[in-house]
Amino acid sequence: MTVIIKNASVLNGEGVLERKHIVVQDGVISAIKNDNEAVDEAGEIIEAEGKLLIPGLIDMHVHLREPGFEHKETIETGARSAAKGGFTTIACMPNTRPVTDSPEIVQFVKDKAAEAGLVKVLPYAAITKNELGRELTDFAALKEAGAIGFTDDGVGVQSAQMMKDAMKIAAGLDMPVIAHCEDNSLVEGCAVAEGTFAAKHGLKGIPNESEAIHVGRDILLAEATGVHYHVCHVSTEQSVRLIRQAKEIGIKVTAEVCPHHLLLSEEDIPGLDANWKMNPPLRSRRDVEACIAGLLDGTIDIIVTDHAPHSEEEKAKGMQLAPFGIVGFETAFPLLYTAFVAAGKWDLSFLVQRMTADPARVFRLNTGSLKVGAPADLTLIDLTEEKEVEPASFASKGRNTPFGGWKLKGWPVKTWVNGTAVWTEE
Ligand SMILES: NC(=O)N[C@@H](CC(=O)O)C(=O)O
Ligand SMILES: [Zn+2]
Ligand SMILES: [Zn+2]
Repeated sequence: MTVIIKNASVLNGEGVLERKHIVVQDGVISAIKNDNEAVDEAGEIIEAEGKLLIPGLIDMHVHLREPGFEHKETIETGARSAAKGGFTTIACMPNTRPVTDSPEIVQFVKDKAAEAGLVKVLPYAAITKNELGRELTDFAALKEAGAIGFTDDGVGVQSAQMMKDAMKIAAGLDMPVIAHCEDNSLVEGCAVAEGTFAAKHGLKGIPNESEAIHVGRDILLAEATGVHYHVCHVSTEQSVRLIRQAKEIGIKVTAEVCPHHLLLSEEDIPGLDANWKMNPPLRSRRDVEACIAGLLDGTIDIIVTDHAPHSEEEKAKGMQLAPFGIVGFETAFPLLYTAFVAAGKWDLSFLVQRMTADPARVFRLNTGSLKVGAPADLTLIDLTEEKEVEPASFASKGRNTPFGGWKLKGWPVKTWVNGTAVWTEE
């Protein structure tokens, strides 16, 4: 099976766009030719004139909800939403029901992903049984079953001793620990961050320290244990500062940030609408600027969506009672392209790297680059047509986004995984 993608715009090593023909054979990139070179191979021709071709996007933090919460999303609907958003590899969080805390559930996730046959789905397993923070899971057995790292995402591991024990075992297995950083004692009953919105509506606010206290604690534990420690959804200036300092002295810490924490602050929340409720919450403008600076200087390594679908009924419960989380797959690239690249603030290659090569480097994946011999995980993007975000037409079951109606450019039009098209925009 041969696919030839002709006249695509491809970023070269210097971040400059060049016209290339990409030949894909048996799921692998077999040749990258200059536009004046002849393509002798026979196969399916895709005319990509004027479109950007990049390595498939990688999202290392997503919630697919299956098993247990299929009314919010299934592995199949989540994988389709990812493909539509230009993602070819996604790593799913274990806060399902049952929690992914046994080899059987890891296997279940892998089987469902294979059945869907869309994007590559990499399962994380829980640090503690049922994510209750009381008893560690069997890391060796979970690794053996195919888990790629350990995390209790959705909640913070409250006990420092438990986290240290987890890190020691993970380090011995050469596996990363991925942390949702949140001190429960500081956030009880809170739905939004401390700030002008909380004050205006008489709400108790989530303080920045609730995140940064765990970041600081865990950096010290990572130093003591030598584990690869990865910080989830960084959202505060203090967390960025702590991670920057830790990296400077050689501690093995990496970090991620979500598009909404780069684009929105608590001042932007229009009213008591739970589509603006997520964890961590939207913080101050100062925090947003610190996250952007952290991403630019490499303190924050990668961009993730934290795709967190919930049903409309659940989100209709209002700001105080609705669950935390927003969907992310189908808006991530166009949002960041429009707000940062088209606006002239970031190079296109910088955005693409933070969503492809950098996650591949941090998590040692064999994808994320456009080179001969690499798996043909590819995304074709239309950089010119402007379209509105329409939650009603998402492939995800989730419609919970604060970005509905935003006019964006940079929409993915076709996605291939191992050379097979898994999404084509009609
Ligand atoms: N981010 C969220 O607001 N929600 C996530 C949990 C999490 O990522 O902590 C979810 O599972 O819904
Ligand atoms: Zn989390
Ligand atoms: Zn999450």
